[in-house]
Amino acid sequence: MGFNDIIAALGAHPFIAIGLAGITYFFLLAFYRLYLHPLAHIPGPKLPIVTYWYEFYNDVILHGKTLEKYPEWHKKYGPIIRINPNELHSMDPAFIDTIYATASGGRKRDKSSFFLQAFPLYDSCFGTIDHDLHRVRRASLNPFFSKINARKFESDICHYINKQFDQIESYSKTGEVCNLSLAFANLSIDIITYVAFGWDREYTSNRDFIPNLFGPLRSSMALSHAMRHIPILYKLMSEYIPESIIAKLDPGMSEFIGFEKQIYRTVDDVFDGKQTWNKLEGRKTVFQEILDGNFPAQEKTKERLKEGAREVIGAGALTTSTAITYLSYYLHANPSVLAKLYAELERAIPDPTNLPSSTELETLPYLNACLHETLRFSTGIASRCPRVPHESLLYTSSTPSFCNPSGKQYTYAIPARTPISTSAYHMHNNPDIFPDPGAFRPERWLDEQGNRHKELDVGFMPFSRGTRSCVGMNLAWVVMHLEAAAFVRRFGHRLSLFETGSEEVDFDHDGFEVGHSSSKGVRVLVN
Ligand code: HEM
Repeated sequence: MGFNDIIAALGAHPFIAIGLAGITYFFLLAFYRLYLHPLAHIPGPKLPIVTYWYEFYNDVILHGKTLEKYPEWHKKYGPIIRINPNELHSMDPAFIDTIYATASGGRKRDKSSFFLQAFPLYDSCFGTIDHDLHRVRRASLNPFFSKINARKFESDICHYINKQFDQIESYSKTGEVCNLSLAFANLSIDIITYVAFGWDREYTSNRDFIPNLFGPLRSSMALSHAMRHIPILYKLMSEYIPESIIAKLDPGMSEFIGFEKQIYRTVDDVFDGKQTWNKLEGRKTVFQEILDGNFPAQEKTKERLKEGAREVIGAGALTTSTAITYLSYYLHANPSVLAKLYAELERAIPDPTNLPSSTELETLPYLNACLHETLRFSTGIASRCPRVPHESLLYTSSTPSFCNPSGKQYTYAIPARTPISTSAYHMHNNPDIFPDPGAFRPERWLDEQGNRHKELDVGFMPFSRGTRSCVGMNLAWVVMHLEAAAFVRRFGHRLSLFETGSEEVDFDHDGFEVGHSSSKGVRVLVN
C-alpha cells in the first residue's frame, strides 16, 4: 500500500484520521515535553510532565490532592522538580527568598497566568500578572495597610469583637452548641468590610451566625482548581448561569455571588453619583486612598475599585478567621497551653473589658508564640503560589538533606520566566525546622530568655515573602492580637469542645486554604 493509498483510506474514514492525528500529536508533545523542553534537564514524575490531565484528575476530580504528592516526588527526584509540563516546585527553605524575592537588585517577579486563571481578578493587586503594573497597584494599597494606619482601627475592631463575643456569651444561657468557625468568619467580615470600606455588613448582629460567608468563600476557593483548568467556568457561573440554578447547585456560591454583586452595585452607584463613599472619622477608606493617590487614571476605574474591594475582602476575611478558629481549637485541645496563655493575659489585662493596645499585646511572648504556632498550622494559603522570575536562577542545594544519595549537591540552571513555587504547608511541616511538626507547641518559638527564635523564620511563610507577599499583614497581626487576647481573657476555661476533634482542622486536601472537606467547624459549649 503506497502513501497515496493510505491518504485515500484515511480520507474515506475521517474519524480514524482525526484519532490517529490526535494520538500522533500527543506522542510528539509528550516527547517534546520530556526530552526537548527548556526544563527537560530538571527531573520529575513523567506523567505530570507529559500532561496537565494528571493535575486535573488529582485536583479537580479527586479534589485538591496534588499538593500531597509533592513530598514523595521530592524524595525521589530531589529538591527542585517539575510538577507539570511548564512549572517547577522547590522544597528547599534556603531557596524561598530567591523564588519570592524582594525588588532589591532589580529582581522582578510576575505571577503565573495559569495559576491566576483560578482567580480571574486581573484588575486587582493579587491578580496582576505583570511585575511593574503590580508595583503601581501595590503602592496604592500600601498607605492604607501600613503599620501606623492599621493601629488606627483598633477601637472599631474592638467594637466588633465585643459585639460578637456577647453573642457567643449568650450561648451559656441556653446551653446550645456554638460554632466558632462561623462566629469568627462573621466577625472577620464585619471588621474587614468596615475598616477597609466603611460598610457595616452587620454579620455580627446575628446570634445564630447566619447568613455566613464561611461556606460561600470556601466554595469559591474549592472551585479554584476547576477554574484554573477550565477558565470559562467562572464567566459561566457569574454571568450566564441564572442565580436560581447556582443556588440549587451550590447555595454557598450563590450567597457569595450575591455579596459580590452588592459590592459592585455600591461602586457603580458612587460612580453614577447616586451615593457617596462612606466617610470615616480621621481616616480614609481603601477607595479614598486609591482615588486621592497620585496614580494613572486607569488605576482609578470602576473595575479597578470593584476588584480591589473583592480581593481585600476575599484575601483578608477567611485567612484571619481561620487562624483564630484554629487557635481556639488548639488551646482547648491542649489545656496546659491554654492555662499558660491565660495566666500571661490575666497579668497583662487586669480588666478584661479594657484591652491594651495591640502594640502592648505584641510584647507578650507567649501570646506571640501561640499566634506564630497557630499560623504555622493554619498556613494562610495551602496551595503553591508560583512566581515567574524575569531573570534566570541558579539553584545549588544548601544542606546535606537536599543533596543526592551520594552526597553530591544538586545544581540546576533555571531558565528565565519559568513559573516556580514552594508551598507554605510543606515548609511549616518540615521536621528539620519544626521537629515533631504535628504537635502544637508554642514553646518552640521561644528561647530561654523568652525571646522569639528567629531561626525558625527560615521556613515560616504564612504571609508569603517578597514583592507579592500579603499587603494586609499588619492589619492581620493587629486583628489577631486583639481577638486572641480578648477571646482567652474573656472565656478563659469556660469553653469545652463539642464533638470536635483534630479532624475538624487537620489538612486533608488543598482547597487553596488548608481545610478538611467534611469539617463541621470548631464547636464548643459555653459554661
Ligand atoms: C492571617 C491572616 C492572613 C494571611 C495568613 C494572609 C496570607 C496571604 C498570602 C500568603 C498572600 C500572598 C498570596 C500569593 O502568593 O499570591 C496574601 C496576599 C494578599 N493579602 Fe493576605 N493574608 C492575611 C490577611 C490579610 C488581610 C487582613 C488582608 C486585608 C484586609 C489581606 C489582603 C491581602 C491582599 C490584598 C493580598 C494580595 C497582595 C498582592 O498581591 O500584592 N490579607 N495574603
